[in-house]
Amino acid sequence: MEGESTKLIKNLTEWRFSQYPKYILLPIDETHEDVKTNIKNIIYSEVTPRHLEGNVRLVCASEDALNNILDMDMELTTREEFAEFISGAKLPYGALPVAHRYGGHQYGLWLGQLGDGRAHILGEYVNRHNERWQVQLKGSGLTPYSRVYDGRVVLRSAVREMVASEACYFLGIPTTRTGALVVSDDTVMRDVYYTGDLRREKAAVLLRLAPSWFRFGSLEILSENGEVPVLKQLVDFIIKEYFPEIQLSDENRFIRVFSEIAHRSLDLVAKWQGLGFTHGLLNTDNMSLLGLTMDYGPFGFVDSYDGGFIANSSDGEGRYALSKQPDVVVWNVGQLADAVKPLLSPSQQIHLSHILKTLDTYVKNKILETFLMKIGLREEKWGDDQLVEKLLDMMQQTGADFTATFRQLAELEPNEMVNDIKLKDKWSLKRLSMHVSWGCWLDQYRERLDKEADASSLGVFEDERRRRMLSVNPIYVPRNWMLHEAILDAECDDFVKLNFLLEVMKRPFDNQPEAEAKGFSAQPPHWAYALKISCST
Ligand SMILES: Nc1ncnc2c1ncn2[C@@H]1O[C@H](COP(=O)(O)OP(=O)(O)OP(=O)(O)O)[C@@H](O)[C@H]1O
Repeated sequence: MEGESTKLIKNLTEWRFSQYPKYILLPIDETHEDVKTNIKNIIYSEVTPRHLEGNVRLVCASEDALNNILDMDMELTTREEFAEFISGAKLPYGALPVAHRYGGHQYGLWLGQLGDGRAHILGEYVNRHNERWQVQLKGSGLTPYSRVYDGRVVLRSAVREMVASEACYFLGIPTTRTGALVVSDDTVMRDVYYTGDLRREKAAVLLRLAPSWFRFGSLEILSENGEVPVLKQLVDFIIKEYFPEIQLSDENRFIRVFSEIAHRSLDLVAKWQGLGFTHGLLNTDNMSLLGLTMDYGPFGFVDSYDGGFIANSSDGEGRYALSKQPDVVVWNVGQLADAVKPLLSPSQQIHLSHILKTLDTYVKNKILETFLMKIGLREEKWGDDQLVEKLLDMMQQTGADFTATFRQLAELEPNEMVNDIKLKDKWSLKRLSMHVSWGCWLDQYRERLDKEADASSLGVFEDERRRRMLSVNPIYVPRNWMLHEAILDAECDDFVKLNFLLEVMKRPFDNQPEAEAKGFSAQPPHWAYALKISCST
């Protein structure tokens, strides 16, 4: 352990991008600052971050991300200089800041060129585990892709992204990471709920980390504009750098990489469904080519289960509602397929359409697998889909809490699995048990578990089942009310609640007395149910 810590960076002059960023191999536009509305044949634009001016200070940092990804000793975060690096006022040695040009389908419509309008990739850091991470600032000022916007992120939304991305990581959801967050006294105007009610808010910057920030939209823009040679160059680059198991000499490599990205994206959405995570803005520019959760705008972890839960108040039609996410991801994957089509021969295009036809079934099975694990079943048997469906129906009809129901089910002792048990502190199951079909469902569930157990080792099976269920059903998720409270305080420069929330979310599956004392696993306060999720970022 001591050996590990001695390898950590103790001085920011040691924070170096040790090799020239590999993205230099792709077409880069070097004309810097001008707004670029519709340019062609480039992937990145060189542009320097425009740092925040007034009283920049650290809000919070992720020890795990800084230690394990950036090799940084946490002591560094106590230095004034640290905030200067995070705000973009100082750049690490070897940085080559760029903004990425991408496009995207938003709400089902092709929007054309978008691009990093408020983010700068600084470079690539190779850490002591020999992993390569792209280091990015978000909220670091105007870029050629800012369009009519201001290049900034407000503290409110930066807090949401920081907590959610770190929480998702510890919940086992593939995700981009956030290393640190700084705020300043600089302000920008925002329409928080898109109601026309403008508010002045503090500007912040996030230090974000991902092996790559490429999105579906990175390929779509090239394909839509007919920039096929650059498209081919980029897809080959992505294969070489991020999918080394696929050979560049393989003539089917484009199909293979598409299939891999498609399946990773569907595996990701299955994880979201299993944790009640609603992304809120599943546009193709927010779909990572590596299958990571990216862009935590108006996300939400559902409280009372409702498949129609919408985490985005500007999504009037519920396009991105919780239960619609799998279909939306399949639709987005369809857009990715269209983007790679110009690289395929006619017979490969037929192969592509065959793959597309399998995706609905694939994701349905993945989601079922996820929920079977949540109720402690290892292999699907006939009728299991109905067992899960019935449970979700009862949850929806009773308004039982998503996270707490599964956790409390995991905590049930075998002898408690009878209809008339006193559910005592299992508040969510208590609510569920008011459903007229609860007793019947519990009997079926008990029978199903008995079938799985080898009669001679029932005790061992039960212990193992509970252990498995406890490891996939968290006690804590960052609920909207917790974020709301942390944000209110953070806006007044009090970061205690925020840091506490980050700390709790490092161990979401473990009971933590301090979190219990704050009601983190109790029924959310009444006001939480009426709370809207803030939108504009
Ligand atoms: N305040 C802003 N200034 C400049 N560009 C912006 C601003 N807000 C959004 N954009 C741009 O609008 C597009 C859509 O915004 P969206 O909120 O999906 O992304 P984001 O949160 O800025 O970025 P990311 O997806 O990298 O997290 C992006 O291209 C984004 O850069």
